Amino acid sequence: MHIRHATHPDELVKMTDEELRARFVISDLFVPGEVRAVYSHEDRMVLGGVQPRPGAAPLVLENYADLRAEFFCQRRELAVTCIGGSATVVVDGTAHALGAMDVLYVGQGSREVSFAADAEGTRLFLSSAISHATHPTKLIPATEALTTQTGEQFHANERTVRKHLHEDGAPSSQLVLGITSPHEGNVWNSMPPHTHDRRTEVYLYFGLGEGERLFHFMGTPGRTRHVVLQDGDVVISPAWSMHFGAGTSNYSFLWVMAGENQSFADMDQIAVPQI
Ligand SMILES: O=C(O)C(=O)C[C@H](O)C(=O)CO
Repeated sequence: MHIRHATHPDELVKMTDEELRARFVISDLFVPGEVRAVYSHEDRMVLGGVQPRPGAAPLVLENYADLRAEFFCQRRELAVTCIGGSATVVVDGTAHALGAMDVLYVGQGSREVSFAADAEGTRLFLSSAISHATHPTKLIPATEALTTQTGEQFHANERTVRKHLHEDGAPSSQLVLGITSPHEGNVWNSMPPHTHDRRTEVYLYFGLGEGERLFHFMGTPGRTRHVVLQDGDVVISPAWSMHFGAGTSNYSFLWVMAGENQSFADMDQIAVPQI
């Protein structure tokens, strides 16, 4: 498992583009027949990609040596999100069927987790945070996500926000997770930009066509940097960093947070002229 260290805001402006990507961007998470994972010291989140092959033996979630645990979820909770295709995820002998945009919350203490593809093009995203309490393993289908519309066409940021794991939904220790989809012809996400100093946030961009790119901005007001991302890329936003982006075509993104609280509304917005 690769390790990503935490970053002070002053470091951001001094980084080369390569250093910026090495610190914050995770590419190549989705490889056919593999489970790949990265450990971030930002709120100790583990982020992973699983691309099982239909008809092949299920892929098993490893107990990574870096965790120094008896099994992956010994001190962790896990969210498995299907971002394409369909899958069967087995947790301690119980099978859960996931379709596109469904999320399976796996509670701390779960010992065995495996992933099988039920269709071509199945991709599962893993996000995990430290948990000191056991909450029930639960499937949250896309149809049961708390869904709201936000933004406006005039600002090219009209979008649907689906919240799967949130303060008023199925309990989790830290994880807050959802999927946002800008409407066709709208490009900007997460406008107006914001920070939430109590939580790290990770975005996984998907549904971007080949040859399209996503310009993701980060940093503090007046000191921004950007990274150019493609389909399947993940970007880590430390608690101090703004996080917003624009695509060259339609896309969706999964957002997942962990940290001090689970209050989605606990954010400090930054007016566009202050960026
Ligand atoms: O487009 C949006 O707005 C979002 O989806 C915002 C994310 O949920 C987020 O960044 C929450 O902090």
